[in-house]
Amino acid sequence: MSTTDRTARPRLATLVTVGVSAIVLLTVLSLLVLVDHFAIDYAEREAGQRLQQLSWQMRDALNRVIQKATGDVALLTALPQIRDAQSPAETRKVLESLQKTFPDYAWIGMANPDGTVYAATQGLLEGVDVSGRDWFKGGQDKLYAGDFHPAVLLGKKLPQSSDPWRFVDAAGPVQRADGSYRGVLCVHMSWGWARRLAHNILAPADKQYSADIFVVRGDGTVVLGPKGMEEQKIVNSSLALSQAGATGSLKETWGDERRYLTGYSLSGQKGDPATLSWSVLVRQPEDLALAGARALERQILLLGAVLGVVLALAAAVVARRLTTPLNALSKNIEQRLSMPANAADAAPPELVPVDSYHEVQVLSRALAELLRNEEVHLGTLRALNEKLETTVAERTREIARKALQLERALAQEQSTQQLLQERAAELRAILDNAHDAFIALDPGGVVLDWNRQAERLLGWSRAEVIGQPLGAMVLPPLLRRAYERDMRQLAEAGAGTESVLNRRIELTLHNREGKELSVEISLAYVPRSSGHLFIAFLHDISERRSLFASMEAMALRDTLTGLPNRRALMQTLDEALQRANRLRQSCAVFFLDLDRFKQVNDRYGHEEGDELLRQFAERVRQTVRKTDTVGRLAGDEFIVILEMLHSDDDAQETADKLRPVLQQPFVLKTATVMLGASIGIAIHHPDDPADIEMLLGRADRAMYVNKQQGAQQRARR
Ligand SMILES: Nc1nc2c(ncn2[C@@H]2O[C@H](COP(=O)(O)OP(=O)(O)OP(=O)(O)O)[C@@H](O)[C@H]2O)c(=O)[nH]1
Repeated sequence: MSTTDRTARPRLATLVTVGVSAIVLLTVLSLLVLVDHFAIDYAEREAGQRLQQLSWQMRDALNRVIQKATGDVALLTALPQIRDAQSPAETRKVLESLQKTFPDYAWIGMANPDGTVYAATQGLLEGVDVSGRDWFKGGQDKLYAGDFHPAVLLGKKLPQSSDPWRFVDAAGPVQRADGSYRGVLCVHMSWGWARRLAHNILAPADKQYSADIFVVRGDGTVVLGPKGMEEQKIVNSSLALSQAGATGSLKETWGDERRYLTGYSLSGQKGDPATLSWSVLVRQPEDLALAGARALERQILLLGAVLGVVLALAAAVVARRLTTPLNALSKNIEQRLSMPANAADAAPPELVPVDSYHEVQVLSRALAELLRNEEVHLGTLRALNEKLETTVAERTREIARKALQLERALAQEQSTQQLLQERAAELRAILDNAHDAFIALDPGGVVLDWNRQAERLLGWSRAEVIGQPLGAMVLPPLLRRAYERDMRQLAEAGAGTESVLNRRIELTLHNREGKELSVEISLAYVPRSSGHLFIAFLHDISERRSLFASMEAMALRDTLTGLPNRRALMQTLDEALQRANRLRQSCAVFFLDLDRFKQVNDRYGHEEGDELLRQFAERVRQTVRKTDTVGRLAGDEFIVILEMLHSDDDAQETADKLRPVLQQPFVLKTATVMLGASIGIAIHHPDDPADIEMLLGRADRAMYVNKQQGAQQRARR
C-alpha cells in the first residue's frame, strides 16, 4: 500500500468526530420528528378542545338569554294588568317596571289583535300598525323568538348610539282571563348583551389565545364577530357542520387565507320557535394555537445543535487522545518498512514500545513480537526460496533435457509412423495383387479385411463383407457348426494350437452364387494388443482337383480298351473278397487269355491286334452282367470278377456263355479273324483266406490247363 493510499483514507479522529456528530444529529432529528408527531398533535387536540368548550360556553349563554327573554314574555302575559288591561297607561307601567330589571330590553310593547300597538314602554310606537312584523305573526299562537334584525321603526325613536340598533325579539300571545285572544306581547332586546357575553367569555384567556367568537345566523350571516366581519356572510366547514347539528373542532382555512383551529356548536332547539338556532364558532390562528409546541421544537433544535458541537469537540479530543499512540506505533512500523531490502542481512532495530493506555501497550508488544517472528520466518523463507530456486533450476535443466529426448522420440515416432504407413500401403498392394484370396478375421470369425482376389474368388465386394461373419456366408451348413467350434478353440488357445494353424487345409466353400469351390486354406494367428487376428489365404484348387481326379481315373483305366487295368482290378478284387466274406456269398474270378493272338499281330500288324483286343473286351463286357467287373490284366489277358454267386455252377454257366461268344469272328479293318479264348475259373468261398494273389494264381493255372487241353484238341483235329 502506498503512502498516497494511506493518507487518502479518513483518519480515526475524523471518523469518531463525524460519527458522534452524526449520532447527535440523528438523535435531534428523531426528537424533532417525535415532537412534530406527538407534541404538535397533542397541542392541536388540546387547543381544539379548548375552543370547543368556549363555543359551548357561548352557546349556553345565548340559550340562557333567549330563554330568559321568552320566560319574561310568558311571565308578563300571565299578569292581570296585561291580560285584562283597562288602559294603556296601566299596561305601560307594568312594561316599564320590567324594562328597569333588564336594561337590554330596549322596547316592550303589547299589540291589539288587529296589529296596532296598544301600550309600549315610553309610549313608543303606540297606535302604530305592526301587524306585518314577524314577531306579531309568530307570537299570535305561542312563544316566539325573533332572529337578529336591524331596527325598522324604533331606530329613529330610540336614543342614538355609536352602533346602529340591532334587536332580537321575544313574543307571545296574550289571552284574557276568559281565554279570549287579547293581542301579542313583544320584547325587543338590543344586541349589546350578546357582545358583553362574548367579551366575558373570552376575556380571561384573550391575551393567551387571541380567539374570536362568531355567532352566525342560519343564512350564514355573522351576527356577532370581530369588527368588520359582522353582518357579512361566511362559508366554511365548521359552519356547515354546526348547522347540521354537530359539535367539535377542526382545522380549516378562513376567508383571510389563514389557517385556524375552530370549535363549533349550535344554539337553540330545532323546531322550537321559542329558541334561536345560531352557529357558535370560536376560532384561533393555528400558529398561535401551536405556539407552545413550536417553541419546544425550536428549543430542542437549539439544544441539539449545542449538544452536537460540544460532543463533536469532546469526540475530537478523545479521538486525538486515542490515535496519538497509534500514530506513534504506525510511525515506528513505517520506519521499519522503509528500510531498504538489501539491509535484510543486518539485524533490524527492535520496535520501540509505545507507553500509553492498556490496549495500545498490548498492541505494541504484540506487534513487536510479530515483527520478531516475521524476521525469523523471513530468514526461513529466504533459505527456502534459495533452495527452491536451486531445485527449480535443476528441474528446468532436467525438463529441457527430457523435452529434447521427447522431441527426438517424436521425430523417430513420426518417421516410424511414416514407415508403417508405407509398409501398410505396400502390404495392401501386395494383398490386393496376391494370387491368393486374403481374409482377416477377428476371434469371433467376423471379417476385418478382404482383398481383391477374395472379391473375385467368392463374389462379395470388400465393403459388403467387412463386419459380417464369414462362416455363415461361405461355409456349407453342415460345416458351419464345426467351423464355429474350431474358431472358438482357436481363439481360446491362440497361437498355442497347432491343429489347423500354419497348415494347408483343403475345404469346399460356397461362393456368392452358391457354387461350390475347392480351396486350399492356410490359416495363421496374429496376436495383437488391440484384439487378436486370424488371417487366411485361400487358393482355388478346383482345377487341380479335377486334373488330379482325371489322372487318378486314368491310372486305373486300361488306355486301349477303357477297362479297369491291373491296379484297379486288384483294388476291386480285394473289395469283392471283403464283401464276399462279410455277406457270406461266394465270388469267382475268370482268367481269360486269347488263343494264338500273337499270330494276328504278326500277320495283320499291331494296330489290327489292338482293334481285336478292343472288340474282345467289348464282347466280354456285353456278355456278363453289369454288376460283374471286366478288366484287362495285361497283353491279351483279361479278368472277370463275378460276385454274389448262389453256387459254383453260376460261374461255370457264365463261362459256358462266354466261350461261344468269343469264338465268333472279329471283323478287323484288313481281315476277319476267328480266335478263341481260354478261361480259367477260381472260386472264393466265404471262409477262404482273402488272398487275391493266390486266387488269381489258381485262376491262371486253371486257364493254363484249359489252354493246353484246347491246343491238344486242335492238334488232334
Ligand atoms: N497288338 C498287340 N499285341 C500285344 C499287346 N500286348 C501284347 N501283345 C502281343 O500279344 C502276344 C501274346 O503272346 P502269346 O500269349 O505267347 O501269344 P499266343 O499267340 O496267344 O499264344 P498262346 O496264348 O499260347 O495261344 C505277344 O506277341 C505280344 O507281343 C498289345 O497291346 N497289342
